[in-house]
Amino acid sequence: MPQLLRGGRWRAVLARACRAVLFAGPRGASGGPGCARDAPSGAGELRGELDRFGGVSVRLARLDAMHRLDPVAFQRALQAAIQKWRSEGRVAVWLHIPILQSRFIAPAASLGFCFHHAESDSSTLTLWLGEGPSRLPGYATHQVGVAGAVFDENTRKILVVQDRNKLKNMWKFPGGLSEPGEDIGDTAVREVFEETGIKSEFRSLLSIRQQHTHPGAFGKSDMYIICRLKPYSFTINFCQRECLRCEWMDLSDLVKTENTTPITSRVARLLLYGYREGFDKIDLTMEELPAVYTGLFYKIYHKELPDSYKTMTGMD
Ligand SMILES: NC(=O)C1=CN([C@@H]2O[C@H](COP(=O)(O)OP(=O)(O)OC[C@H]3O[C@@H](n4cnc5c(N)ncnc54)[C@H](O)[C@@H]3O)[C@@H](O)[C@H]2O)C=CC1
Ligand SMILES: [Mg+2]
Repeated sequence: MPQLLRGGRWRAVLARACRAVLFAGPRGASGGPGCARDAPSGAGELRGELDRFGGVSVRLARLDAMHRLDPVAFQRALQAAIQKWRSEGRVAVWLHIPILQSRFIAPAASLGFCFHHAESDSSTLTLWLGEGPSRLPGYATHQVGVAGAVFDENTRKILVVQDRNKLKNMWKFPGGLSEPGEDIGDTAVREVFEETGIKSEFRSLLSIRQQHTHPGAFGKSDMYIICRLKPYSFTINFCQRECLRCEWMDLSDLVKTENTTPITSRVARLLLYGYREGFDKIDLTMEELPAVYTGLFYKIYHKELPDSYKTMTGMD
């Protein structure tokens, strides 16, 4: 994140970096990606940084004056700053408040700010200043759960559990919630090991379920992804805290049983089809590719593409 610069120093930096964009008029901040991001903006104590969409970001943790301000003085300063940002044509304000400065949340809310999101140590509030309804993107909309369908092709057995703390005891695949920054396949392998003691490796992605207003996702949407895993250990040592039962079950028995969830039954049938006709019929395999803008890498999942198609240059 850019450092906040004060007084003449930031002017000098900006003049050097992107004079044409910043001083082109009130909406100059939208002139180019990254160009105006370092620019301070705001009145008095509440200096912020411009973003490439023409919004202002104020991080209270970086402002020395904050610990001297009481909520009433903060509200006055924020009101003055909003007036200035409006006159400059700013489209939005992002207010980042450390948890220990939460006394500033109510004054900001009384000026029209709403919660955008909260992390463990801070909250972020927004105020839309542009024309019409807010165009600010919302925060996270889904939680991601991942299960592992661990299938042993030699014995035709599949690993199933019954969860503790459920209203009905039904057979399902072991799995759980993905952690921040965790790859889907890694979640499946980790959760299978934590819940059953079975070691496995990722083979493919089999299905995605999307369900809205999910009670287990605090009313948000839920993505439940099932992966095909190959086991390389076979002795069950299941977690008593999370599971009631765990066993290797004949895949055809899982297909037939009524004591399972509809999604488990459907994926059991998919696995049986893949086992009989070839897993390439059901597998979405994973490959890592470079991201164009960030230089980072990502994982892409799709049906196998022949090498000749991966490298072809034109439509032959
Ligand atoms: N159709 C199916 O076969 C099922 C699919 N799912 C999907 O699996 C994913 C989540 O998997 P889970 O095994 O539930 O996650 P998980 O394996 O990460 O377990 C969640 C843990 O959090 C604990 N927990 C949850 N809420 C709690 C609370 N309010 N207070 C205290 N402890 C709490 C649970 O006891 C459990 O230990 C979701 O995507 C869900 O939709 C879950 C159950 C059945
Ligand atoms: Mg679980």
